[in-house]
Amino acid sequence: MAHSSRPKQFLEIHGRPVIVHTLDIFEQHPEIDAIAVAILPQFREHLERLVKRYELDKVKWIVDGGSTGQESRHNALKVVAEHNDPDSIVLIHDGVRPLIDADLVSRNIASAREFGSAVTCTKMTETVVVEEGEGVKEVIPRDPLWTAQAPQTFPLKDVLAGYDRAVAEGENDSIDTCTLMNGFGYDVHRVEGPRTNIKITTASDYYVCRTFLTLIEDREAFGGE
Ligand SMILES: C[C@](O)(CO)[C@H](O)COP(=O)(O)O
Repeated sequence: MAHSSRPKQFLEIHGRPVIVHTLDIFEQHPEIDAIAVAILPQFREHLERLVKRYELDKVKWIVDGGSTGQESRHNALKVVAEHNDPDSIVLIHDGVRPLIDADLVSRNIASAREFGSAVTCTKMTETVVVEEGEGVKEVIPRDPLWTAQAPQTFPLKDVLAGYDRAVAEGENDSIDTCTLMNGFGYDVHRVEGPRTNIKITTASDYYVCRTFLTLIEDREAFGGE
């Protein structure tokens, strides 16, 4: 795992790749009509096989990822915009966050309808420090701090305009949609997400995700008890 050459979204948990766990939450959600996935071209065929095998019928578009996350999201948004009403609500998620749940999807959509946006956040529970060499230059007051995760949700026309504007202004590597839209002064509304909505970045994230998925699947097997 520590030196895995497989992209993390294809690691398996309970016999299913992480990305399938993630996509299945959207597939099963009654308010989701269609899904676009951005993926590096060398993994396209593999993903196509998974989509077929796991009957992820809402996956309508598989688009080429770009050289940055911003480019990948932009490529997907452009394809989505070719086929959907500009007022549609778009949730932008990470393939490596398989512990998303239906409630979080619903609350993102409701917030985007009511406030024009939704960024999933959790309250910071650790002290954040700014480095200086091997020391600490500054301690950031923790009280107003949150971390932003995904989904990050906007009306299609607004978020596409934001990504187009970023490119026009020479920005190609904005870390996420929250950063990009906030940078343009767009009002970004927080939706508090569960702490379990982990992004699989490190080996320990993978083990924690696997443990949570075991708990969830065991509970489902016992009818939710
Ligand atoms: C959106 C995000 O999950 C916020 O933490 C993150 O920016 C995803 O992008 P990354 O490439 O994994 O940093």
